[in-house]
Amino acid sequence: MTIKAILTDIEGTTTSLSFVKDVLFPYADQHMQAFVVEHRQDPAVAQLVDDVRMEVGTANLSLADAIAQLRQWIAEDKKVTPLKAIQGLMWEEGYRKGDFTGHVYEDAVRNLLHWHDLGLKLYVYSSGSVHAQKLLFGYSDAGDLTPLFSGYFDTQIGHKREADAYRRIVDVIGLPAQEILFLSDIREELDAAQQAGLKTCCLVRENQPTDGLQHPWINNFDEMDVTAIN
Ligand SMILES: CSCCC(=O)C(=O)COP(=O)(O)O
Ligand SMILES: [Mg+2]
Repeated sequence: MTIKAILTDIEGTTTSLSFVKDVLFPYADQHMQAFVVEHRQDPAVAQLVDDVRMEVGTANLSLADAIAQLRQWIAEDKKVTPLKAIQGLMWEEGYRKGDFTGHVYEDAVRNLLHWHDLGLKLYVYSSGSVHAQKLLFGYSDAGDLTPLFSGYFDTQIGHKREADAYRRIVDVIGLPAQEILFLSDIREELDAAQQAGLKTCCLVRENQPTDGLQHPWINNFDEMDVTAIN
């Protein structure tokens, strides 16, 4: 078997678009104002608000304007690192209170378990923060899936549409790039991973439109035979 590790995207790959867009993002939007105001003195939150100021290039941006900017980024689905970090902190409360559980497709759960049993190393790469990734899999519909994963990557290592991000991930994983399979629903991410030398496979979930079909593609994880990839 050539493939020794699988690196997976979350939204649109292990997890439905709808869970992210209709559950997680609205939760963050509704709670943003109260959360940032309540936690503005916490060093982590204060730093993230400063990161928002840096991102927009306005050092004296008021707290109210920073909150408005964060909510605007949610509306535009911007993958901005300080937004993703704050969302992770906010979702923790939602998961802990049982307001929602992390959606993971049944075929994804089944095959992640199978691949782990085969001895493959499993990694996650999402625009959602590492904290948010661990929460989603830790509080998943199928229980705690975090023991399956050997590592997590977010935009701190680079953006998902840039080949250099995958080169850095390959260095961290410590395997040759061609022994790592990247799964995603987004063509630009697959193209970037391919440029870095990884094997790629496009997920076409629930007939969502994609232009990633120039990569090998599947509708769900049951259709993947990792032992046949060379
Ligand atoms: C990690 S849970 C929330 C997912 C998220 O915030 C997001 O932006 C999804 O991005 P992905 O890279 O997983 O498509
Ligand atoms: Mg995705």
